[in-house]
Amino acid sequence: MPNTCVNYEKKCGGCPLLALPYREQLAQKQARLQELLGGFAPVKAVQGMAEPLHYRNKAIASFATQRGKLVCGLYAEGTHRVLPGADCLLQEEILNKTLAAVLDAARACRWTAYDEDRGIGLLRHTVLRSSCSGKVLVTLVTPGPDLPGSKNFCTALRKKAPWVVSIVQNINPTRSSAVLGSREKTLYGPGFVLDTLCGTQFAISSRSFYQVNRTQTEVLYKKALELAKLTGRETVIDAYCGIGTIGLCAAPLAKQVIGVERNPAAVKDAAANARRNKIANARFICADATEWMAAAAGEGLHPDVVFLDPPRAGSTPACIAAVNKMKPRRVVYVSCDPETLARDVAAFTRLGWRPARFCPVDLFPQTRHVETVVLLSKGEVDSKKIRVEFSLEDMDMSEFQDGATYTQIKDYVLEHSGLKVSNLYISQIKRKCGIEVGKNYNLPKSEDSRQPQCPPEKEKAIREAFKYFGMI
Ligand SMILES: C[S@@+](CC[C@H](N)C(=O)[O-])C[C@H]1O[C@@H](n2cnc3c(N)ncnc32)[C@H](O)[C@@H]1O
Repeated sequence: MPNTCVNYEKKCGGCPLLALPYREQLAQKQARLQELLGGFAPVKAVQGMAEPLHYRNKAIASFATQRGKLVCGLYAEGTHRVLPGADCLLQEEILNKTLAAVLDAARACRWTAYDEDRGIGLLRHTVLRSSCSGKVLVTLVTPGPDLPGSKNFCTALRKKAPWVVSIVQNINPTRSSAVLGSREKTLYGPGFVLDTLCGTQFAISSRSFYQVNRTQTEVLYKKALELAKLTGRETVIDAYCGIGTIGLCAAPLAKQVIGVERNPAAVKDAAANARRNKIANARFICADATEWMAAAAGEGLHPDVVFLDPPRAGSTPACIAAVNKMKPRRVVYVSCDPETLARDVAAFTRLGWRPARFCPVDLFPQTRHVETVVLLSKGEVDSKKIRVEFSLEDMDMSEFQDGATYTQIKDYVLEHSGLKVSNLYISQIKRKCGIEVGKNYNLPKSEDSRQPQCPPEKEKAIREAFKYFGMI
């Protein structure tokens, strides 16, 4: 099917690859990923979409007056010139229909477009978000709080588009190119739309980050969760968590989840989403990810898994250093920019982390963007490169079974009781509990040599750690 789009011909700039067959788009993305990331680890084939059009669940359109009439549409690339129309090939059809209905209802109210140069007029932009069940949230952006006739607008819009479940007025008086301001008034409905991802329900409000391609986001999150290998015992950090999507999908598989996000509206949504899904083991913190991670690492927090899903600019060296200090078993990095991913993976490798294969998912067909998820861990070395001679009798093989490593047990004991325990004490208590330990591991080398014995308070703390890790 040939891709035709008025906005494409008039150059809105939103779909620069539209003229290229989808197969070639994927090949182009693959080659770029290979070039940027292939030096670190293998890059899997980009997972594409079966139907790579009309996938966007978010639309942003701007208002203008052209030939004396109110119009609405996308900006021509790099300009503030509105291309009137509601037939974008990337947006879901329901959003295109809703845009046409918003324009009709606004015209019926005799509303005018805001004129940036003269600072007069009512409407700046409209932002639409759709859910998997075809419901839509409409946000009208105005320069000031006045919106005379807003009730009539809601009635007219709902009549033309009954799938609109909420209408919000966002007030943006600034002269910046940011679409949304910080103040909002709900004109109709709850002020959000409900969507479902990986079986978890999310309320999406106008200002929260939410992935624009639902189908592929599920593919991406399933991969991220698979790489995290959660067993129900882990403490998980979801850094740059948005409205908590990754963390809340992970929560049923983990002991506890801590989400960190700097957008207060998103944090509020994340907490509400946890309540909505009856998830009690997740909490969300409004903070800069780097600052919070550095402080938490300084306080001795040792999560088992860290999800990092930063914006395009990637993470920061200080955040990566904090993750390293936290010593998680796994870091699952989700990236929407291969260049900053390559930079951050290089920073991780300098600290001794190794990426497993990169798994790209095409969340943005018809554009040059691509999402990638990668697992980073320490100590998993290529077995072909090292030859080691050892006796199994001198090793504690339970390290390789389900349970926890000596380091994890030590960290747990220190965090929960403030006591420092040695490998020797841990192995002594393991033996007492009947947990298999290498036959000679940490035993005295001769019969008359004396070994210190684990004191009772340390034994108690170690036993608690065993319980926590499900070893007894
Ligand atoms: C790519 S989004 C990921 C959101 C979420 N994980 C998801 O999949 O929907 C990046 C998020 O990081 C947030 N963010 C950007 N810079 C941040 C910072 N310095 N500290 C904390 N959060 C930040 C943004 O507000 C946004 O919600």
